Amino acid sequence: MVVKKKKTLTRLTQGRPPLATPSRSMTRKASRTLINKHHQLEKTRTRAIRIGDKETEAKVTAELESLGGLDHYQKASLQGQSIDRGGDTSKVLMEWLPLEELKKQTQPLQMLEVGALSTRNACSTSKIFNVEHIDLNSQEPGIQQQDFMERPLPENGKGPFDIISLSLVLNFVPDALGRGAMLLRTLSFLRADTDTTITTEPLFPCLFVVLPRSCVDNSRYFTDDKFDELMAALCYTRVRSKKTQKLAYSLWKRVAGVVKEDLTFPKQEVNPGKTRNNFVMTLKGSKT
Ligand SMILES: C[S@@+](CC[C@H](N)C(=O)[O-])C[C@H]1O[C@@H](n2cnc3c(N)ncnc32)[C@H](O)[C@@H]1O
Repeated sequence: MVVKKKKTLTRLTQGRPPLATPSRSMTRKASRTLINKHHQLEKTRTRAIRIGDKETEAKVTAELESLGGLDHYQKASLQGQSIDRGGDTSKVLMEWLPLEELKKQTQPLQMLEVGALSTRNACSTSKIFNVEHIDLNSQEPGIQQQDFMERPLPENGKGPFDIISLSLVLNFVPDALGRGAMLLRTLSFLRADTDTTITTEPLFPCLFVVLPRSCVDNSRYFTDDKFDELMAALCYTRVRSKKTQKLAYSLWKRVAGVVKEDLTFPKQEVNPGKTRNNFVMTLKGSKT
């Protein structure tokens, strides 16, 4: 019998068990392609459901499943968020807030993060906020699996939150009315007192929104002005804004006022052009 000579290990990593080897992450291009494909299929499925086209609905549902469903989509989104790709959008919110003032608060501010993929982003680890994380499909024990649109409304109409985060969530919602309804629904969960003196500059209660920049800069139906108009109708005013190459960040303070019951915000072409997209958010009545 030939006895094999034992190889001398020259590097520390050679002696580590297989689990210590980092798994290859999805490339930037692969994760972007998967995210775009997922959005496109969700839109087709929503349209099929609306018109009662069962055949297309079943076909698209099967295709979404073959892509790995929501879970795989979230893993691709997490790749985009990873620190080495500079993707934690909550860092921008932290830059905007008067942190020194907020640190002096005796109680942490209450935050609801809708569409949370991780409990370790900049806001969650800042100790300034007490964050409740929710998502349609929880990726961690600290994230409650919940559809924001089904979340029970607070009793006596008083929301507990100082701030709600909708980072890259509205563009995930496949139809325009659904996006508008989501924005409208945030009002029910924010604190109703609009004149809080938490910070010298009144910022709370507020809503943090992140959208792909193309939603406001390259849509036939939606622009920053349209966004301001829609939010004003919902008693929100823009207090911060920032754009990067890919993303549009905004912070909206809830202001005093009553949202009209018959409020509508229709789809209107404002930027015709063949190369533009169809992103829009609309409203039809103000019942949540
Ligand atoms: C593109 S990921 C964004 C994740 C993260 N917020 C970020 O900024 O990278 C969108 C997430 O929103 C979640 N989502 C969409 N609609 C939702 C709803 N109605 N309720 C809760 N989560 C929702 C999806 O499940 C998905 O995980």
